[in-house]
Amino acid sequence: MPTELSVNVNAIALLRNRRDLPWPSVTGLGRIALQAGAHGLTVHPRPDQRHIRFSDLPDIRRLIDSEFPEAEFNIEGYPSEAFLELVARAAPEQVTLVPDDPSQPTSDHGFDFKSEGAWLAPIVERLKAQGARVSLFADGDGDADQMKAAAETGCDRVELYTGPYGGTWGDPEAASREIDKLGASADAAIAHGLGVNAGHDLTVANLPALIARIPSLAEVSIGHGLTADALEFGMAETVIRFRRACGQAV
Ligand SMILES: CC(=O)[C@@H](O)[C@H](O)COP(=O)(O)O
Ligand SMILES: NCC(=O)COP(=O)(O)O
Repeated sequence: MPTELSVNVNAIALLRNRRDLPWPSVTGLGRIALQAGAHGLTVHPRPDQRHIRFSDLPDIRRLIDSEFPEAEFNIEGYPSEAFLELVARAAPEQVTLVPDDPSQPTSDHGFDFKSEGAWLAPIVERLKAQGARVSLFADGDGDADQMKAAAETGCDRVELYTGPYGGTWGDPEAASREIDKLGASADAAIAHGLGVNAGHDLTVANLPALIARIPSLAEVSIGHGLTADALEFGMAETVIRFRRACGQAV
């Protein structure tokens, strides 16, 4: 199975939020992304709603249910009680838990499963009981013990944090070192029965080498680089370019 693409619409919401106006439209561009063959849409609501607003979630749910019933809604975020209630209302196909502090500008690390696994396990169970696939944000630092501890939470997948890899652009040797670590983490996750997703600062340029090292990579969620390309090439053409970079026959 080729790697699936979930389009993160946070950056579109960020542009919209510059004005008290409804454009660019999160659901409008989400529709174009899904029409161009994206597998799903991702949002990462933060407590201050500076990107995605809580009111966007029912709109995206409705878009998928009414026009793209095969598509998946992936909601990412820190598992506060408020977040978990938001998720219960939006009924996403996948929930990705991320250890973000509200003051963080963006996500910059995965969970420490060895110390946090015990409190994550009942949350994973609660989300799975609602019918969601559960993925946990994880450092791709090659630490196999972390992947064992992640599997012990009962989650279905881990999402490897690819920010350090994305940050190596223009430095192929550094990129290759990051790929080695991400690959070792993915191998360990798979050995413990987990599916593997990846995300953060992925681009058309850096996806192919990642997927060559992790051919069973299930899904990538991409927002920042994809939105930058959409400004240049348009959303439909950009999704096609990213799908090709994922190894999909387009
Ligand atoms: C978990 C992850 O890497 C993404 O969800 C990223 O945090 C996007 O969120 P922002 O667009 O708010 O930076
Ligand atoms: N889970 C990662 C994500 O959704 C998008 O991250 P980015 O491409 O905006 O860095």
